[in-house]
Amino acid sequence: MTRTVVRAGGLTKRYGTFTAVDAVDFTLEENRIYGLLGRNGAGKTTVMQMLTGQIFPDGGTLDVFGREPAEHADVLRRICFIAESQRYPDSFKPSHVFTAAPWFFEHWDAEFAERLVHDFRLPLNRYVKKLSRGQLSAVGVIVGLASRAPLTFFDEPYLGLDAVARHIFYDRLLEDYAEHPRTIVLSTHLIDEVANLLEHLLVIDQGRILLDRDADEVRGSATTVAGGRAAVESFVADRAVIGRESLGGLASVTIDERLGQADRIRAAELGLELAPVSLQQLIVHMTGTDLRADPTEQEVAA
Ligand SMILES: Nc1ncnc2c1ncn2[C@@H]1O[C@H](COP(=O)(O)OP(=O)(O)OP(=O)(O)O)[C@@H](O)[C@H]1O
Repeated sequence: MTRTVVRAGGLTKRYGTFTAVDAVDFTLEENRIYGLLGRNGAGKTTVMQMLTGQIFPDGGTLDVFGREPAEHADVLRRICFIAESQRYPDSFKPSHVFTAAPWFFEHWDAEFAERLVHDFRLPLNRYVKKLSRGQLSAVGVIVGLASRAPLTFFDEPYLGLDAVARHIFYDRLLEDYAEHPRTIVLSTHLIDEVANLLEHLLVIDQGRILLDRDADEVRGSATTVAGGRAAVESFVADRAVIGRESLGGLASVTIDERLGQADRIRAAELGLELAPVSLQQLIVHMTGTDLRADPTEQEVAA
């Protein structure tokens, strides 16, 4: 039987008159990998900060391992949170971080950490303030993985990590998760890169949950129909349209539907092209515009 690790009901966070997280309801089950996705400012970090007891909610109920997380050491002991710009004391070197880690994480695997240091080519004895942006991110990624915390959060952990290093992260995460299942929440803008890793998706926009669904159900659930405008419009009539583009007599319309054989035959008869929609494209459609903070980021990274 799957156990619920986190239960949030009407969870709310306000900053003055601004509501950053607006009465959200969701659960996180044990031993699953969640993608917490959404545009800049959607409320992802705020949700994770409440779940990890760093800030107090202003409303709703929150239950993490059976109780409210804030100020409960027995709950916090089981959580690892790797922030986007994780900070360490200036006097620390990575070796100090990894020496201190087992004080906080009872499942810390020093051997695994050592292997990851080697994989990421991380200099152990350089002061953290002298590390490159990517090397600093590698420190956080190593702590997050080797902690083997039952509830691990990675909040955009890859800042500055090159494509090779990011793939090492994804590979090690999957390998280790297979042997040591736990609940992992990954917040990222590089959705297509992690799409195959994610088992469940939570999409948040303007403080509200837009989608809370199994990733397999979502994958391939939308289709783009392209071709002559009149034919496209006739094909998509009465279907749930989530995106529409047109140029002259041509149109490309995205529908929230997995098409069956009869639909495919009809599309072929109308001379239409059908293309599956990637997870990233789907979420871009759902949340309005491109999720990438920097449009050049993926091309540079690729
Ligand atoms: N301490 C604060 N005071 C006021 N507003 C805040 C504070 N912290 C966050 N916010 C606001 O709450 C909203 C949600 O912020 P949050 O950091 O959770 O977004 P996010 O989804 O993690 O974004 P990103 O992808 O850019 O990291 C934003 O509009 C942000 O400006």
